Amino acid sequence: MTPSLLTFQEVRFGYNRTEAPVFDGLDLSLKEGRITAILGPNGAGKTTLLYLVLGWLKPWAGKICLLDIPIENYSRRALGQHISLIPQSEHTPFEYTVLEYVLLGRAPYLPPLGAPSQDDEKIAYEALVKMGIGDLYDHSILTLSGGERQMVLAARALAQEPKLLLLDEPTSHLDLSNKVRLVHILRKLKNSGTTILMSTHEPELALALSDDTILMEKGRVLTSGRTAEMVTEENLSKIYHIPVKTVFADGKKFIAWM
Ligand SMILES: Nc1ncnc2c1ncn2[C@@H]1O[C@H](COP(=O)(O)OP(=O)(O)OP(=O)(O)O)[C@@H](O)[C@H]1O
Repeated sequence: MTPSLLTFQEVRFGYNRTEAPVFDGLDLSLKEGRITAILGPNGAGKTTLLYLVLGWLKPWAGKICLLDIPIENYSRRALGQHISLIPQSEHTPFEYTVLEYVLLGRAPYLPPLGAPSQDDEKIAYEALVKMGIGDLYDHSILTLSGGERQMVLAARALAQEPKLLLLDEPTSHLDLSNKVRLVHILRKLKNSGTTILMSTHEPELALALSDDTILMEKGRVLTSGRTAEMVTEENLSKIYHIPVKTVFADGKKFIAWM
């Protein structure tokens, strides 16, 4: 049996103690070396879940373990060597060059107050090339388009060389060719052993990429399992409260919603 890389046990979390929690006893288990998609409507708790994994938010109760060790037992640096995030977007107050920004992904590997080595620079530059934006390396991060910025955020996460890669709506700013590029890169990463957890509003992306899918609504897991069995007309219609159809072409399943 594939071991679990990440587990949530009875996790309770909310932003405000005077209001109902977002999660009230959430259980999850993420298999090592697989790609898992989280699908769910706006406000379902997808981003909150990712922030809990990163240790940016602390559960009120319950346990989140990485490799069977509670994540609060990891130092920031150790957690940074295990987990990285491609966020939807990020506020960047300083005028970093693209390469400097991607080099931030190497921070968990640097000695205290140490500068990046030539190897770190090579890894960062290669991550940019992998994302197809090597030519932007000396541009200011502040001058990039939304999609270019999202590719830089992806490059930074790749430079971090994580065991677990988290993605929060990774394709929200990407054109079709960059979407396909990202899908290819994620498949390669999976084949080299990286475990991937991504939140997405695109059931098509889950179908194209993920082995497993978790369907969430209002902080609860409605159902989870193999993507082909989860991304169905019935389940999608249930979570999005609209009629959704699936159609088959070239032996593949596609989503139709009008
Ligand atoms: N900083 C915050 N303070 C208070 N409540 C918050 C905060 N962030 C999120 N929430 C609430 O927590 C719930 C889950 O939000 P979350 O952002 O995790 O959902 P999501 O599934 O990622 O949504 P979306 O698809 O719209 O990005 C929502 O009800 C939201 O209003």
